[in-house]
Amino acid sequence: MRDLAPFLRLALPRLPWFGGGLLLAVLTVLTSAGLLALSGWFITASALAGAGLLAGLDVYRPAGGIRAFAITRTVARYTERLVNHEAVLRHLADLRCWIFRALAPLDPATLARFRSADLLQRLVGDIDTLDGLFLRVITPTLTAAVTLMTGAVFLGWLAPASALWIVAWLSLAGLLLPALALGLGRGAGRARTGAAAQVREHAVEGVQGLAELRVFGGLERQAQALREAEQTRARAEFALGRWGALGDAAATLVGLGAVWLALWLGAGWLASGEIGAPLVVLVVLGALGLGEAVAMLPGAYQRVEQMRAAARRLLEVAHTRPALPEPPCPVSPGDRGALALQEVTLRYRETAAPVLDRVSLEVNPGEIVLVTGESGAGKTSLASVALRLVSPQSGEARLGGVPVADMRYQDLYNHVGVLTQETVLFADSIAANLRLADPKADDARLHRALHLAGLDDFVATLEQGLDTPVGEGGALLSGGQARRLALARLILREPRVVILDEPFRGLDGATIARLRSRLTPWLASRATLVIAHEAAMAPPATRHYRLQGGRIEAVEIASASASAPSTAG
Ligand SMILES: Nc1ncnc2c1ncn2[C@@H]1O[C@H](COP(=O)(O)OP(=O)(O)OP(=O)(O)O)[C@@H](O)[C@H]1O
Repeated sequence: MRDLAPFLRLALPRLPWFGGGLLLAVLTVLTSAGLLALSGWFITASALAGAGLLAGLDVYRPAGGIRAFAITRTVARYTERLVNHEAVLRHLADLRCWIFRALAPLDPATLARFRSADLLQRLVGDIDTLDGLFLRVITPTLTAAVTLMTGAVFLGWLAPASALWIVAWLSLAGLLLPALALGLGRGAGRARTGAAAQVREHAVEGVQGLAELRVFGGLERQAQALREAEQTRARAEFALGRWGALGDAAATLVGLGAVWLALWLGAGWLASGEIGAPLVVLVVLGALGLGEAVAMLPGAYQRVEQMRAAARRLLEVAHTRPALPEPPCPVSPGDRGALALQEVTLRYRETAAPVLDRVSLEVNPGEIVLVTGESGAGKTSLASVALRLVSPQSGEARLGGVPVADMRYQDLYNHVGVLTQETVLFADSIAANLRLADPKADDARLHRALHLAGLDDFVATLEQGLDTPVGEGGALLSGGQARRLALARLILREPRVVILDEPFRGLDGATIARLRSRLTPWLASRATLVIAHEAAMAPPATRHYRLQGGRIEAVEIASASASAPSTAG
């Protein structure tokens, strides 16, 4: 249970809800058993009174008791469902926030260790598996314990000899059945969790890469992998179902065993005249009722191994630490917006040649510094050092004179706006995607940002304007439009320092020319670092460097920036 302990701790804030649910569950089982036992007693006593074998039967109090048990049981059952569902839903929300908080600080390189479909499975499937920990394991176990103890006290008061035997029998079963279920469900539970993760991975990756799989003829192989994972999951599910049925059968036998035991003991008391027939029936039916508490246990423990496997997968994420953790004593960026790299040397592998070799660079407010280079020259790596996404072996990046290594990511990103090569848009409207940068921005500001990003004309043609949905990841936009929407979002944030990685990639000459003329005045008051393959694909630079073989060298500005696209916007 060590794997599950952290999840029990996470449930502590919801203890009042789970506690309430537990009390109601106990009340439900006890009133159920009470209703059964008292009804049996009453029917037997009435029959005996009718036959003249029992004198002076008070019919009002037992009838009232039966009504009270019946009503309480119904109300308790209903409210128990409400309270326990509320508890589980709140706990689920807590778990999702907890795992999300664990993921949020992870840098892209650390996150890349997990496949996205696998992460999705952990966030959704594994957490769903764990939602049953309290409802299906802890609550039934405690309910069984409390119910048996209460039953022992009550039967002990009525018929001390019966209490010992019946409760001992049920308690023994209450210990043995869960142990049996735990053992039998072990292999299948583990396999079920692993196979469920594989099914989701193959399914998600298959859908994401459908076009490529079709073109390269990999569809059948992917479908086969999905089929195999699904079969493994189905086999595990079948095994769990089989063991579950066996556990239920064993629990039913245990309940019947308790009844036979009570009957056998009762026959002895009846023969010796120790207690009368109505009480014997009460004890027998009470034993049957108490058996309900034990009957829940095999099903509960059979899924424990599945929960443990899910817990291990979630803990693996929770224990993952970012390669570059937040600094213990964070410092705010200095007021001056300058971004500087000082003698930065970066190697991704110890033995490999450095991607950046003693690179120094300064970007001051009002400057647009362009860094060009061939594909793989290290341009993005240079931006990654500035953004504290990788840690150089020597040298450092500074923002406003403060090393970025001493800053919290949030502080860094409050000052630096980045347009990365990947365009991240959410399946929401154009306005909602823009307001990520500034939730309070009015429509006029959104339109201004769209204008600067050269997207206003396009939005003007849309029937729904700013409310137009962009689709998942911006799928309803062209690549260039999606990129300019991301640029507009960056503009809306009004950062002091701007890093643009291939800002004009995928745009035609006319659009680039229009963007250059609109963006340049906006960039004039900021410190801007632009990364591009060539100067023509960037705003006009005030300084230009070229990265080659890890070294950076200045390029004559006139010859570089002059190569702007000739088409006017
Ligand atoms: N996380 C990483 N782990 C290992 N090697 C990496 C990593 N990121 C980049 N590299 C390597 O570092 C080198 C520089 O990559 P980088 O992405 O910085 O180049 P780039 O100039 O931006 O290329 P492009 O113009 O194609 O985007 C490449 O050889 C790449 O394989």
